Amino acid sequence: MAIFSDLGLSEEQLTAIHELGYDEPTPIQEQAIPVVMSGRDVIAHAQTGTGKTAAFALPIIARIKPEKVPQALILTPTRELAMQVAEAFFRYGKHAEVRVAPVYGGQPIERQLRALSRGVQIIVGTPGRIMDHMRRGTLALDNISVVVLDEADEMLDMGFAEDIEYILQQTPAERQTALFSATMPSSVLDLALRYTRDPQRISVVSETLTAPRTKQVYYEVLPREKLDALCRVLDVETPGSAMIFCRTRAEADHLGESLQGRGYLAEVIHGDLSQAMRERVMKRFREGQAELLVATDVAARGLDIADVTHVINYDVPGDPESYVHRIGRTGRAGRTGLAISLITPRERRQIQTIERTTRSHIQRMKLPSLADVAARRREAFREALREVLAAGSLDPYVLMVEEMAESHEVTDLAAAAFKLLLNEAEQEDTLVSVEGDGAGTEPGMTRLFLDVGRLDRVRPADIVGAIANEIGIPGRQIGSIDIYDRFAFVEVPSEHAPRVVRGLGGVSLRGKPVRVSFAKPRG
Ligand SMILES: Nc1ncnc2c1ncn2[C@@H]1O[C@H](COP(=O)(O)OP(=O)(O)OP(=O)(O)O)[C@@H](O)[C@H]1O
Ligand SMILES: [Mg+2]
Repeated sequence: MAIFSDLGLSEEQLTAIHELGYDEPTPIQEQAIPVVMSGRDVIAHAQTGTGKTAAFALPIIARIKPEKVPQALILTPTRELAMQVAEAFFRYGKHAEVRVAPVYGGQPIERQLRALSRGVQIIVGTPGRIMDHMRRGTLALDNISVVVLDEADEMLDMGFAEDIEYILQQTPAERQTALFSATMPSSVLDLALRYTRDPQRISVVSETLTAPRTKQVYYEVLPREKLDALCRVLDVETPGSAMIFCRTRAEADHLGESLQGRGYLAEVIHGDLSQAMRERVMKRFREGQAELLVATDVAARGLDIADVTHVINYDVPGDPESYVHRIGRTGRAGRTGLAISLITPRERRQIQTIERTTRSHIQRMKLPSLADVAARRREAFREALREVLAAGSLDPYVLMVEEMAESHEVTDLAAAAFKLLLNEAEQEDTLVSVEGDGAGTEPGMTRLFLDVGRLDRVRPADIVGAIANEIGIPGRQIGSIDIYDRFAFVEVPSEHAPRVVRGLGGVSLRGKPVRVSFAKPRG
């Protein structure tokens, strides 16, 4: 087992590490710290959440010379990550007294100018703002001895490649270059080799590209059912802190509003927001004032937020790398996590591609029914009740109970109080999810699977009636109907199946509106 004191770090640094509660170096730290310390170029690759920041920050701090000139330059793809990495340098360099300045867009340039003019040794920033300062002559890179590209594959990809090239050209040719990421697709590796000299390749090999203690699941839903499906999953999972990723800024805004409208503590972050807003949102989420962070991929890379228990892909990411980084926001530093993807039936192929590339298994799950949601709420209610009982101070209420117990049974009283508090009225509507499985059906018929929720009162005749009268499929064309508990199987002519599926959303069963949760009719 490796220990930090074997890695050539200073006493001050070992103290800082100890204070942070790090017992031993992670594998990437063990391998990369000596190499970065030696001054050799590095291309390093290790899973999300395994401490890559310290793997480059500690040896860089150890090598900083006393002169107050920029000696190390760390480039990150987003402002939030620049801030976070700058803070990490502060923490790891706490007792070494190195001077670090974050330099990123959106922040008043004057503040950064003041920081730079006071003399800094380590600059952490986004390429755009770094270039601004270079052009203004407020940031000279001629004493830079090491450049780190955090999230290197992203930085060398289309969006940033030109800027990186420009910045690197302004640094001394004999500088050290270190590239770190959890992903390094071969297309980018070629480019990486162009910017490094005889680099040491470090790859902490593991079975999967994704964090090992993050369980991965997916639900198949229709696009228009996504919001309901998401809410149902959230209600069953009750995450304390979750990140929900969307493809576009507009989608993130829209979803954020919908979730807020339904009473969730949700915040939104994406690149269209003002910098002040971005910082406020991140602060609220980091401090736990917001439970859900709805985000675009701007928040997918590098962010280290303690206790994110769930990552939800509201849209399947375009490429496997993006998936790896998104779900890497949970299950960090040895913790467990759950990654949930909502996919439409046409996106099944994308899930398979992701599974193949990341060498991990993504398990298909059945969407929780309203009954599951209700059961979860009741469980949470019981827990809360036990806490109240344990906390005591119930005297005024005991008096109330005693008074009412003169005319009612105590059990009835408690039951009535539960009913009032659980307020389950809205849970009473019927959920119908539809799935054509085709198995065991007559030729030309599609079997639909309905989850009629808690409505054990529903009879075959109700279903025939609804389909015949409200959707207009003649009753005689409807095949067999079987009801088991809260599930029903209904056979309809395949040609009408899509219409029935669509139509079920508008019908009522026993006077209760039906909500269709997902549909997959065959044929
Ligand atoms: N040796 C260590 N022991 C315990 N915890 C550590 C150690 N090194 C780092 N950590 C913690 O692990 C967490 C993840 O670290 P970091 O953000 O550097 O991961 P990363 O590998 O850069 O992940 P990503 O690929 O997502 O950017 C941080 O909260 C950090 O404080
Ligand atoms: Mg990182």
